[in-house]
Order: sequence, then C-alpha cells, then structure tokens
Amino acid sequence: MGEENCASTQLIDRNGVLNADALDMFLKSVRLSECGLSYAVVSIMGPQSSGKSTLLNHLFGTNFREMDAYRGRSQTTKGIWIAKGVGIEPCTIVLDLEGTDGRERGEDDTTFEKQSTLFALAISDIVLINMWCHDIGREHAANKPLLKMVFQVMMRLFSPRKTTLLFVIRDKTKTPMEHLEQVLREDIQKIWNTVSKPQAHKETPLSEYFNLEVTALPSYEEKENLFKEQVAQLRQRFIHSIAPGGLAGDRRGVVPASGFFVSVQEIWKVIRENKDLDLPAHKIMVATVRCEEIANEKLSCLSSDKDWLELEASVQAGPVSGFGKKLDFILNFYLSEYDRETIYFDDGVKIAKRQQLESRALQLVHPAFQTMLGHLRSKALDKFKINLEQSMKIRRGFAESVRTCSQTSLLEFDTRYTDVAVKHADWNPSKVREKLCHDIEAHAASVRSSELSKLKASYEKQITEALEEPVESLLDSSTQDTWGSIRKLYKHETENALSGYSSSLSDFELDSPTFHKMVADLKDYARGVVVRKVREEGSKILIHMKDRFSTVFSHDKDSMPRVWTGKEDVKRITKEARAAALKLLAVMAAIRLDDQPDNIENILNYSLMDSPVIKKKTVEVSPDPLASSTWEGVLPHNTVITPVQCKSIWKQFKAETEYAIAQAISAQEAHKHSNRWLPPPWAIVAIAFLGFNEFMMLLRNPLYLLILFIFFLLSRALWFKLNISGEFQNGMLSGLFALSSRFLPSVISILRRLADQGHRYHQTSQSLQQSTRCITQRSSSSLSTLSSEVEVLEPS
Ligand SMILES: Nc1nc2c(ncn2[C@@H]2O[C@H](COP(=O)(O)OP(=O)(O)OP(=O)(O)O)[C@@H](O)[C@H]2O)c(=O)[nH]1
Repeated sequence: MGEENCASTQLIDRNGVLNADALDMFLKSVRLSECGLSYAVVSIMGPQSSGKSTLLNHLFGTNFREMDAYRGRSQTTKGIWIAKGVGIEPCTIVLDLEGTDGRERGEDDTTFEKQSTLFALAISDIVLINMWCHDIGREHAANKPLLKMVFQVMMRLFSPRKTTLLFVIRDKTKTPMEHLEQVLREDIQKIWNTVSKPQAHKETPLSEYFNLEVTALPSYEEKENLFKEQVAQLRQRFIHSIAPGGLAGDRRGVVPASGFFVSVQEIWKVIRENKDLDLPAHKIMVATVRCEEIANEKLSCLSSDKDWLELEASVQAGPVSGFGKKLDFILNFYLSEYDRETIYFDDGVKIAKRQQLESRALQLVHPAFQTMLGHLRSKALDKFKINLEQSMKIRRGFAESVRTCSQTSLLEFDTRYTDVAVKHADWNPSKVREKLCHDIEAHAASVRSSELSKLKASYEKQITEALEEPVESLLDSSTQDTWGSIRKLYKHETENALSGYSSSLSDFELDSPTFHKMVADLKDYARGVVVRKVREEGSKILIHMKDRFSTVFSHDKDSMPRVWTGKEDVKRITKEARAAALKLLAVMAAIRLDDQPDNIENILNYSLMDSPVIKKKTVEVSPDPLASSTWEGVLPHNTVITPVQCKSIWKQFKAETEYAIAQAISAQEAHKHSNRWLPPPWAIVAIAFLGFNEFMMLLRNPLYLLILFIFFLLSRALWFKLNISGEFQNGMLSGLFALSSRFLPSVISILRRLADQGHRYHQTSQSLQQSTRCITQRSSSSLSTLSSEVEVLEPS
C-alpha cells in the first residue's frame, strides 16, 4: 500500500471552493474514467477529531492528515479531501469530510456542514457515520444533530437509489453489540420521525432511503492491534462492494466514471447555489455534457486522423480504390470509441449525441465523397466519349452506338459506386448519376449535331456539284425545253441525294418532325441551288444575250465566222440572232421548277420581236403586256426578270447590238465597192511613180488634190498663153516632168507630214465623237431602265 497510489488531494477548500484542476489531476492519476460503472465512492462524516482520518487511512490505505495526539484536539481536516482506496477492487474513491460541530466555524455556522453532508450523500455509495460509543442513547449526544441534518438534506435529493449508512461506533465498550445496535436504531428512527418531510413522503420509511449498517471498533489509542485487526476485517466488506448485496450494491443512480468530474462539479455548484438537487435530472445533465464532450473529442480526433487526412488528400488527386471501405473503417473506429466511452450514460442522451456525432462526422467527410463521385462521373463520361468515337469509327448506327455506350458507362458508374458507397451514410448518388446522364446526353447531342452537320454538308456538296454546272450549261444552251431538262435533272439528282440522306439519317433515329424537316431542308437546298444559279445567270442576262446574238450573228450554220460579202440577208440574220437572244431572256425570266405552264416566251416574242405592223393591229385590243412587274401565272418568288426589266434589257440589248449590224451592213457595202472601183490607168502610173501610199494620200487629202488641181490649171494656162511650139512643148513637158521629178517628192514629203498631222487629229476627233455617242446611248438606256423600274415600284 504505497503512499503515492492514493493521490490524496483537497477537493473543496474550507471556503467551499472546488478545485477542479486538482480533481482533474486526481481522476487522471487514478484513471477513474476507465472504470465505467465499476467504482465505489465512500465518504465519512462525524464529529471533529473523532478519528475519521485515522479510520480511513487504516481501512483504505490512504494518507489523510491525522491529528497529532500530543498536540491536543484541533481540526486537521479542512474542507473535503479525496483519495483512492489502495489495494481495493473495484476502484474506491474515498472522501474525508471536515468534522461537524467544529469549534473553528462557530456554533451557528452549519451551512458548510449541511452542504458537505448533502454533497457526500449525493455522490457516495456508502457513507460512514463515525460516532463515539458513549454518545449512543444520550439525549444530547453530538451525533443527533448530525443525523438530523443527514435526513433533512436527504429529503432534498430526488434519488432513486439507496445509500448505505454504515455507523461506525468508536471506542466500543463492554456493552453487547446487539444492545448498542438496538439503541442506535431506535435513536435513528426517532430522529427520522422528527424530520419534516414533504407530504408525499410523510409515511415513507427510512429503509426506503437508506441501508443501515452498524459496526463497532475498539479504541485505536488503547487497543491499537485489536483496532487494526477489526479494521482489516471491516476492509473486507469494501472489497467488491459493488457486487449485488454488497455495501454499494445499489448501482441505479451511479454516474459513469468518465462523468464523475462533471458530476462532482455540477453537484457542488447546485448545492452552493442552494438549489434542490434532482439526481435523475443531474444524471441526464451529466450524460448530456459528457456525451457531448466525448462526441466533440471523437470528431476532433477524426478531423486530424492521419488515415483520414491521407485519404482526403488522395481523393483530391484522383479516384481512390476502396474509398467506401476505408472511410467506413475510420468512421467506425471513432463511433465505436464513442460507444465505448458513453456506454454507461443515459441511453436516450448517448443515442442522440451519437446521431449528432455521426451526422457531423459525415458532414466532415462528405466533400471527399462528393469528389469521389465527381471522379466516377468524369471517368464514366470519358469512357462514353471514347467508346462512342470508336463505335462510330466502325460505322455502327449513331443512335445504337449512343445507347450501347451510355449503358456501358452508367453500368460502370454503378459498379464503381459500390466501391465508393459509405455504409454509415445513406448518401444517394442519384443526383450525380442524373448529372452523368445529362452530360452523356449533352455530349451525344453535340456529336449528333456535328455528325448531322457533316452529313448535311456532304449531301449539299453532292447536290451542288450535281446541279450547279449542269444547270448553268442548260441555261446557256437555252433550247426549246431548257426548263424541262432542268426539272428532270433536278428531280433525278434530288431524289438520288434524298434517298441516301434519308438512309443515313435513319441511323440517328431522329424523331419524325426532325427527320422530315431535315429531308425537307435538303430538298429546299437543292431547289435553292437551281434558283441561285438561275438568278446568278439572270443578273448577267444582257451579256448572255449579247453573246448569243454575237454567236448567231457572226457565225454561219456551220459555226464558221461569217464574211459579209453582200449576199447575206442581214435583216434575216439579225432577226434570227435577236430571236436566239430573246429565247435566252425568256428562259431566264422565271424559274419553272414546278412545271407550271406559262406564256412568257410568247409575250416576249409578241412584245419585242413582232413587227410594229402586226402589233398595230392588236394594240387597240390589248395594252402593253410588258408594262407589269409580274408574270401572269408565275409566283413572285419564281420571277427572275420582271416584264418591265425584260423590256428595258431588250432596249439596251438592241442599242448595244446595233453597231454590229451597222458594221455588217457597211462591210457588205465596202465589199461591193471594192470590186467595181479600180484606179484609172494614169492613177496606176502615178501609183507606180509615186508609190501607192503617197498616191492614196494625194487622193484622200482634199488639200493635196486642190494644190494638184491648181498646179494643173496653172500649167495648162501657161501652155496655151505662150503658144509654145511642138518641140518647145515637148521640151517644156520634159522640163516640167524633170522639175516635177526633181521637186515633187520633196513637196509630197512635206505635204505628207502635214497630212499625217491632220489625219491623226481627224482620228482623235472621230474616236472622241464615238465615245460621246456611246456614253449618251448607255445613259439613255440606263435612264429608261430606271424609269421602267420606278414605274413598276410606284404602285407598291
Ligand atoms: N480515543 C480514540 N482516539 C482516537 C481513535 N482513533 C484516533 N484517535 C485519535 O483521535 C485524534 C484525532 O484523530 P483524527 O483521525 O485526526 O480525527 P479526525 O476526526 O479525522 O479529526 P478532524 O479531521 O480534525 O475532524 C488523534 O489524536 C487520534 O490518535 C480511537 O479509536 N479512539
């Protein structure tokens, strides 16, 4: 029984202040919290200097201070001391109370006595009441006020348990024990009867509250050995005192050892505040405080747990295999720790606090769980993307691929989730799963849209290639049944493309309206290609018409360039060329993809080609059919060139082709004259003499001719005036010729230079005149076109 083991400590000082730190240290040193319910609390009360500390020290091996007998009787125990019984199982906490009836506190000050008595009754299983043998049966014995106080304060405890009151009779005499006990019990009963009780407990017997036990010891001072012997026997009653039938056998109100610290503090606080002490409520309070403390401690340990922190860090980095099991293991550990530590506390309280702990612990780990779900979701989504791509590479139907890949990914999510699920939590992955489904659908929709766009683009390209150039070619040729051919081409190519397109679209399993819309769109596109081409060519109609005119006008039936010899019928050829150009205009005037009959060509022929004589006959009956902005029987959106525009274009066309006709006519004329107009013999001689160019210059230039003529007249007058003889004449002629031949080339050369200057001037002025004429023509035709269009627009 070593001194150090009992850890004797002052719990409450004489001023009534509880030393919580000392209590905490004491409880830790005796490791009471590990005892659960297996511990007993024994306290002793009795008159001052009645050998209480001596008895406890011998009984429990404690080292409470004892009074030195040689110094006289004075108070040694002040306040309440606490120690652990040495060598006694289970753990027995011993309280040594300040003696009652002490001179130090004065006669009237019983407050601390009452408080300490109530405190001892509240926390003890066994209360030793130390009393002198000679006081038994005495009317004014010191123990009577003490007992009265015990019973009175007991009324303030709403305790369901029975406390054992062990009366220890000190310095027993030779009076038989049976007699002593009987007298004592009678005294106790008398005191109990005199104690005022609440109405409900008026008739309650003392035995309802206490187990009364009585023992007697010889004097320690006089019969020390016998005293020690009998104390040793008494000590045996404290071993396994908590067993049923033992001194501390009633365990109903016991506070779990880990709540002892809280319980002691709280009870003392309530007593100091002079409030009633409701032990059952107190037990709940202690349970609440302790369970909460334990729960907080477990949560704190969990949040700094090494395994948990490692798991949390790993989850941030990526998916963790066996996440659910690992987390469950950690949670289990702390929850079972809680269960173990709160096992003796009130069930209702500990369950409620456990739920709180579990909920807070799950709250702590929930983000990691969510992160894991995020990993699962992104993995499943990635798998879906890869699988879909591969599936499309092997040309499986798109919708079928999406279905299969989606099922595979969701199955993988579900399978992997079993590894992530936390048993402690009823967390539902359905929201994340829904999000995954949504992501899969969104990705599938995006890929579908992209694939459909590609498919559409490829068929549009196919249609464009199949229609654009052929339509252009057909328009260019503008035969009798141009639109028939275009319609045939359009129908064939469109049907061909739509058949392939529909077949490809069926792989996407589109809903009926979408499918039909896409097919209709492609059909519209095909029509659009034709319409666009016609409009494009229509915008260049004047050029096309002029080309056509030029082709027909300048080439013969064998497509050989025509030479205007004068034998050709320019009028007929012009009419043919114009008719061909008009045909082109008629073809491009409107889009006839719907095979609706129209009389555009007839109207144009009648209005533009027929001779004024024919028209004059009918003009009174019908107005100008081209004075309109719409074609009869042709919808506005099918109109490419309006009647008014046709009229204006035709006018411009005619104006711009007139020059070619005039040239053809003049070419014919030139050809005719070139055959008849041979130079006279003298001119041939002059040409030979002067050279053809100079001769032609003399002829063409009126100035040279005038000079030559004057020169001739002067020569002739001189000839006759002088009446020159034949020889002289010959000589003169010879001389004139010689002179001419000597000077004429020089004169001609000077004249030619002058003529060149004049000719260049003449050419420049001619080309200026021609340009001015051309500009005037164009301006007038543009003005007329504009005025026609304005006339059309004005009504609207
Ligand atoms: N007559 C007699 N004296 C005893 C007995 N036991 C102890 N004493 C003596 O009584 C004196 C007081 O002993 P304590 O043990 O200090 O008594 P106490 O009740 O603890 O005293 P306080 O703590 O001051 O109230 C000492 O001198 C003891 O030797 C006993 O059985 N009979």
